[in-house]
Amino acid sequence: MERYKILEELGDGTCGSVYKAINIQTSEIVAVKKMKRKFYDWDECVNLREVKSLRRLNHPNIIKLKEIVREYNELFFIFEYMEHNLYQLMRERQGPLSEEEIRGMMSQLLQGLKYMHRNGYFHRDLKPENLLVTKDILKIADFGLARELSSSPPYTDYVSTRWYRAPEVLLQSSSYSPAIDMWAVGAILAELFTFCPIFPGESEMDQLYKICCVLGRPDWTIFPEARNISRLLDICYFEIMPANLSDIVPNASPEAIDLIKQLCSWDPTKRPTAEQCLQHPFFNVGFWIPRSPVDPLQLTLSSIGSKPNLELNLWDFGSQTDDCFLGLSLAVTPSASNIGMVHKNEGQKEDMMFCSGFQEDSKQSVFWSLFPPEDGGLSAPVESSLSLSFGTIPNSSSGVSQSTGFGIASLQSNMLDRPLLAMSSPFQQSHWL
Ligand SMILES: Nc1ncnc2c1ncn2[C@@H]1O[C@H](COP(=O)(O)OP(=O)(O)OP(=O)(O)O)[C@@H](O)[C@H]1O
Repeated sequence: MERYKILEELGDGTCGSVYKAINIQTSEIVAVKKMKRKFYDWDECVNLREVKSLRRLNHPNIIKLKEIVREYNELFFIFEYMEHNLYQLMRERQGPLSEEEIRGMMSQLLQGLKYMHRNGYFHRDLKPENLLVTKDILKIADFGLARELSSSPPYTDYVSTRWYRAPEVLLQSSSYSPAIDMWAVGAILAELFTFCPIFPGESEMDQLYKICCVLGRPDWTIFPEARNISRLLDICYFEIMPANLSDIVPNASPEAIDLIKQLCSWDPTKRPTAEQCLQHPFFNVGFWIPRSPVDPLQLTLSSIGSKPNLELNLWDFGSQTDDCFLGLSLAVTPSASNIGMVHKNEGQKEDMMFCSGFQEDSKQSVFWSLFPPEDGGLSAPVESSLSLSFGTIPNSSSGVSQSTGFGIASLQSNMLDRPLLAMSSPFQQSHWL
């Protein structure tokens, strides 16, 4: 790691701290993610979800993992550097984004997702903080929760940010699909117009309530395998007057409203795929004049809300090493990434080498270059390091659970002044936390 000079901290997430750094040899600016847990051998490193998925995904709208370094049992991911995340961008903007700008970002997000889903992965934690932006380029980041589609359900080890969590996940459906990413895309699309999260739930139960307030009562039969269907049955629907989406997102065109409606469908099978979204009329409309432009001042003043808590339930833990780590790190090191913020390709050959001799030597510096030197990777040999390189990957296309388990909630105490939609929930938070 002596080849990199740390310049500043960019974020402190659940799994690692991210720093802006410069490669002293090439002067390239990179983002270094230092993992919080120790790694005592390479097997552990290469089995990480983030490594497994990012190694196989090479797309202009997916963040590039350039290199992996293990030094003194610490693991560093070297990523291409991006200037902002989408949350910061919304926070720092003086006025609303134009529909043209939103279209540009959404189209890139959908192209990245289309490629990811086609290649057999789903992200599972899409949120504005995980979408990185430099100028008008958007890339999907943070593959710590990514899953292979071929992996078999039940997917019970899921910890994601509540506001963007699909109903089938809130209801603990034993199996779910890439449609959970499409739900998050719908929620992010709405937020890009208003700079307010559309479903700002304060607990899992409140999250379902807030969804009902916008979408109305669901058809229970959509979730035959849901373990927590009682959460829906407990809601007093006569108190709910489903909202008109164009009142909630007043500055969106009818095409945008229609796309949000389709993406945020209760029924996962009714949500369009990323590929289908890109064919939606929203991406074919020209200039749109908002019906009632959003007043940025009003947005900023509307309210101060807390960031969604990462909730951790016993059922969130899986049997894999990294799952257990994720849980433990959440418990002892709550994410503080936003403190201070206001608001296979099949059959592909991989030339991976495992060097057992190095596994026990915690002092060795081992790096693993994922891209050839001409692609910004390493160009010079590094002393006392072992380089593990892969062949280039061609771009193939451009509350508590209802169980008796413990619920650890409110791990994040950081406050954002991210404006919230004013919807009151009849549920006492304390009842559910
Ligand atoms: N390549 C990058 N370029 C610039 N900033 C980045 C990059 N990668 C991550 N960041 C910043 O660091 C933050 C945390 O990164 P990341 O989400 O990968 O960490 P994490 O530990 O998995 O976080 P989380 O708690 O969200 O799961 C991001 O929200 C972003 O602001």
